[in-house]
Amino acid sequence: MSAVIEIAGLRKTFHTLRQGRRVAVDGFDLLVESGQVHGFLGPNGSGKTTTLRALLGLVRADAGRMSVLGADSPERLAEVAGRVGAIVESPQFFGNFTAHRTLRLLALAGGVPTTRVDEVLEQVGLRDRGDERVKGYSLGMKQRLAVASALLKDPELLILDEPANGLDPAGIREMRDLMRSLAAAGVTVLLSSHILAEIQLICDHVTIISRGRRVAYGPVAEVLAGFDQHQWQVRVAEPERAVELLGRAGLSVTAYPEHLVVTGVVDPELISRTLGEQGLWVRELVPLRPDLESVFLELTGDHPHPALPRQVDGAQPLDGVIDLDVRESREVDA
Ligand SMILES: Nc1ncnc2c1ncn2[C@@H]1O[C@H](COP(=O)(O)OP(=O)(O)OP(=O)(O)O)[C@@H](O)[C@H]1O
Repeated sequence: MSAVIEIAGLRKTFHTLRQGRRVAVDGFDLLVESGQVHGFLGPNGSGKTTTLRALLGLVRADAGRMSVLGADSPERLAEVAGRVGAIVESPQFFGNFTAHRTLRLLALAGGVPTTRVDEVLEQVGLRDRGDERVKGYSLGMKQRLAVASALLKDPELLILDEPANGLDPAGIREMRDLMRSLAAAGVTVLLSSHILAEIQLICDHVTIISRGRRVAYGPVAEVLAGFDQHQWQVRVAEPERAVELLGRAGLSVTAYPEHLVVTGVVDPELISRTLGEQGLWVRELVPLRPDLESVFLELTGDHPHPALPRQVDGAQPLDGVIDLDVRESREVDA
């Protein structure tokens, strides 16, 4: 596999009058290889957007080396810009234009054949709705239109900042299916998110950033396996006796009101045998696998309120579109 994005030792400090010096990215490394759907995960303010902006030449880095499709960034970014689609800030569409017209204008502005418009509408599942005005679109449809605009030039690499932000579960599923179909078509995808479940659903690889530094990376399954404590949830009729028996057998047990948790056991037979030999029959024996949320919390020290959805912190408003050669413009709802 070849490297599609390489970042080594990226640093960026902002200086503002009100807040003084703020280190946004602090020696960050990232490697995205061809064919990956790579999640870039971190809490709000951890440096994701700054990293992507630096990579795309939208903000100047203080230090570090970066390359995109083998070209040093930002110096030689222009050479590969035609092969990269990126969505980094708010989508800016004319509400009164249809999706079809919007994409046609973007295609003409970018020197892309307008025959691509129907193809990308098809790719993002908007073919049947392409003649409707954008202002009537749902958030998920607007997100997909944004992705469609980044796909116009048939990129090899797609960079998306929080593409599923604010979407409902159905919207997230649609986004996941879209990412998977893009990956199957050979597009490498880097997408940032602060929503753990989203990354776990959509991505095959992940890099976790906390306070501007990489704290974990690799295939999602491997990152999770690295945190597997081999825990088992056990239910029995006499939990107190079970705690005693398991403890006597040298196992580490924690009692909860509804169940026990045994830690550090690779083969669950040990648990059922230890209890069964003393006439205590196991009613339930379930592996407790780590999910990205627990790994993430351990690595970043962020603790969401238990009543809140499975994300690190509150969702932000919709992020939007900057294509490498689509300039920033204001949304006009004429
Ligand atoms: N233009 C700027 N001027 C001053 N500080 C900035 C600027 N851009 C980002 N920062 C600061 O840098 C840090 C990293 O911000 P960044 O937007 O990169 O984080 P993020 O991980 O993308 O967060 P989010 O998930 O909220 O988008 C934050 O403390 C932020 O306040």
